[in-house]
Amino acid sequence: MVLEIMEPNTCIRGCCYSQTIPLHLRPSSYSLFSPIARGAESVVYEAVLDGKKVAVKKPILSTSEDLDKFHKELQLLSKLDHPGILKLVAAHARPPNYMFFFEFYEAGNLAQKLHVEERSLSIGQVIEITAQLAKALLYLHSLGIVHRDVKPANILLDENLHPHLADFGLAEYKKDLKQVSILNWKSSGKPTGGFHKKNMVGTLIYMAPEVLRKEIHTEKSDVYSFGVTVNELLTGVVPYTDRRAEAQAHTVLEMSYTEQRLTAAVVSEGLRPVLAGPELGVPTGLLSLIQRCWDADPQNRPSLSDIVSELNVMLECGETEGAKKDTSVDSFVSCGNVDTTNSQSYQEPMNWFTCGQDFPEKAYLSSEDAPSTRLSSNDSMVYCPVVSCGSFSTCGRRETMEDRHFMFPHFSKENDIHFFGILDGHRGAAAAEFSAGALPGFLQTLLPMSSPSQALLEAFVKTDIAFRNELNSRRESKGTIQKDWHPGCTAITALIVKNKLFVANAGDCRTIISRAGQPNALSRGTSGKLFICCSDTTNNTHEQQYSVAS
Ligand SMILES: Nc1ncnc2c1ncn2[C@@H]1O[C@H](COP(=O)(O)OP(=O)(O)OP(=O)(O)O)[C@@H](O)[C@H]1O
Ligand SMILES: [Mn+2]
Repeated sequence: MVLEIMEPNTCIRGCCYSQTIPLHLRPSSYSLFSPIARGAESVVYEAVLDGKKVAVKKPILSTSEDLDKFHKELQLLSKLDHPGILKLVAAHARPPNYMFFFEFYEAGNLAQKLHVEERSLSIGQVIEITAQLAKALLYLHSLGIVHRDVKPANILLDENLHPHLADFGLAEYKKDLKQVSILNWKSSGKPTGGFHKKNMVGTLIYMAPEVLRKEIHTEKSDVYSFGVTVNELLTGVVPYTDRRAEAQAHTVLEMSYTEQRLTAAVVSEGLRPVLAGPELGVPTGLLSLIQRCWDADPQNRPSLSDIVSELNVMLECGETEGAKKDTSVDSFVSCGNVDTTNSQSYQEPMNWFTCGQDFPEKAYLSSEDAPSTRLSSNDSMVYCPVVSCGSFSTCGRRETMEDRHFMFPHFSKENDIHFFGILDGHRGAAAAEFSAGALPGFLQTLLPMSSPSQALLEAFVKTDIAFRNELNSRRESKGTIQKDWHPGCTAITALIVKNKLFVANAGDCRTIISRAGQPNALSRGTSGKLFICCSDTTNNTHEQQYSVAS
């Protein structure tokens, strides 16, 4: 693509200049389409520039500091030219529009691949990606630039699975870092290195102890984040969500007190993510490299040139056997054609919802044949509420939505039965999605045979067992799931049968009913217990608690 350069090719201020990349564009040369990502500080759009598909990053500019930041990022980006770094093809640096135009990387970012599409990488793929990423970082460091936000979400993949390091929003010249750090502390009272980003959780877990201690970032802090990232690529597990002892890190990571606790543990107790296990077949050299990268003492961490040499040796020794095949376009981008016999390649993304829906049918009757429920039988004197329902969901500060819900007014085609549920996914959406598919089906088959509370109890237990079985059989036979991946969810449901409301929950969630504007807790959050409560229109409530066999 040869883009027309309009002289003088500078930004509005004259501080950014390039000989090869246009810094202002005619409005007719580009069109922006739908947003592909909304960050705290920018929106990224799919777009077309001179007939070619590109990604446009439009920073949210609300203060003059944001504008300064745009110019700084543009100066930096227009100097970078490396195959492992996201390529800037143009910019528009004049009012009213400030935008970066990047080459479009079809396969999205690595965090999406691992945690949204829930695909696993082969060891060969990880080493290949890691080696290219290391070269990109070595290039940056040799220019005196520290990236300061290395993490899977900032690594974009093209259709050949080649990584391109992105997001230079925090990058700085090493020589300026001291000053930047002082200024940031003065202006915000907050340390540098991602703390000021609104979605700081995503970044916090990649931060080196010295950065958490508010010391100055160095190249070795990038090495630390690189180590955490490589381990995540191998395990497929978000750092620290795998530590069971970290009491439900999923939930608590979103609360500031645990950010502090995690910070303290990383800094003073040497807490690190769980290292990829040798059972995954990871070469010991790579495991040792990761551990040296995340050493508490920056001086003990290898430099990027050492890392590149070590990875080159691994590549030459054929540690990536089979990787060439794995990195074909088919095995990754066009999911429909994945060879699922090769457990090491990217797998077809799983549809846990339909998988869950299949279960009750396999185990019981088909839903079509389900007999009508006993409870719907006549009692025309009973008051039956008219139910209206709606839902709203937002994923908050997480990068992806892990929660699911379902709404079945007139459940099973019965006028006076309604069933609703919310599932809060942990370590991915798989369990929540599966349960949203399975739970209503199980309940439908159980309701005609037992009381509503008994049916709810059994539907919960059966869903739990079905998910475990499915996970285990996929682990064992199809090899599509990593051994140390333990997805889960909490669940809360409300079943209305005529004039009675039955609520059930498992895990740390509970139902609250509003009666004449007054909140009344119906169920209690419990762990390892299933809590069922029945409440009728006379204000009577009856509670039952069951231990679940896990
Ligand atoms: N060139 C590109 N091709 C394809 N997708 C892209 C491209 N650039 C960005 N994206 C998508 O947009 C997301 C956000 O981009 P980037 O990290 O640069 O923005 P950001 O505003 O810094 O986001 P955040 O604050 O969430 O880190 C990326 O993770 C990726 O999914
Ligand atoms: Mn980013």
